[in-house]
Amino acid sequence: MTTEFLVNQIKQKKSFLCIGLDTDLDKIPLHLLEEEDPIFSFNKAIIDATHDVCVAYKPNIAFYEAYGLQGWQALEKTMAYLNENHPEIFTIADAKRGDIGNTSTRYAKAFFETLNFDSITVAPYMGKDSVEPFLTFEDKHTILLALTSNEGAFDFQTRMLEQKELYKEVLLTSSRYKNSENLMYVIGATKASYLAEIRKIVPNSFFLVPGVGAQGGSLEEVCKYGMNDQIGLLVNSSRGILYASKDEKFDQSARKEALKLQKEMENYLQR
Ligand SMILES: O=c1ccn([C@@H]2O[C@H](COP(=O)(O)O)[C@@H](O)[C@H]2O)c(=O)[nH]1
Repeated sequence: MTTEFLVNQIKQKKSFLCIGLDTDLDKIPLHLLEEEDPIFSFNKAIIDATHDVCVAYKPNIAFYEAYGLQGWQALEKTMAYLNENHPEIFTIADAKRGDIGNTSTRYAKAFFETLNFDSITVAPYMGKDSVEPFLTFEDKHTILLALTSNEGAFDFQTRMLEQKELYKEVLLTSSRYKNSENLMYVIGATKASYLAEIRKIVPNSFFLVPGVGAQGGSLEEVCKYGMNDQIGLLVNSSRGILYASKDEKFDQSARKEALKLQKEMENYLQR
């Protein structure tokens, strides 16, 4: 998917909401456990109830790998369902991959070609030759971890490296990579106050912003400091939407939470 198409979707739907499909068998409604494929049944119900209020879905791959073959098959079915029924929705494999170039190419093929995701999250730690193989795929996006939402982000990412924080170096250096127009960045909603500085370094890039909802990040602050003239934001909530209730009407409870965020977003888009 092109960035232009994504921006149009955001404008049409008045939403830059990304719903994280972090499906956990210990948290889904009990009646679904009797189904043949509870993970897919849950995902399908969530997608059916929310696809008109969000522009992206982000399955975190850990939640699928944790269930072995059953989990991987549920991921494949979820992607096939999305690509067939909602090709206009941007899909993100939250996989945090990256390796020597030869191996990164195989990761890229797995997620961009075999599973047909529009994007993948990648760790920058191994540098240019580990990231560039992802960037060669046309209309596919590589979302580099820059300043993450967790407390441990302060262990390394904000450390000074020759008078510059490491996350700033990641932004600057990666923006010079070949095909860097295919780069986006992960910036945690819990670090919203950093966004003004970050925008100075990468004014035109899209940010995937996890951390509203369960992690307590502020959507208002994210929009205040992070929005650009092309919106430039995909704000993710996973648990806050998926597990809004555990009863028979879990999908409608999820919709209600998603709609709340979409309405807030609509408001910020009008400002
Ligand atoms: O910095 C990061 C990078 C990724 N994540 C992932 O996003 C979701 C957040 O889930 P919530 O339930 O809304 O907290 C999850 O998949 C994380 O692994 C992140 O939180 N922060």
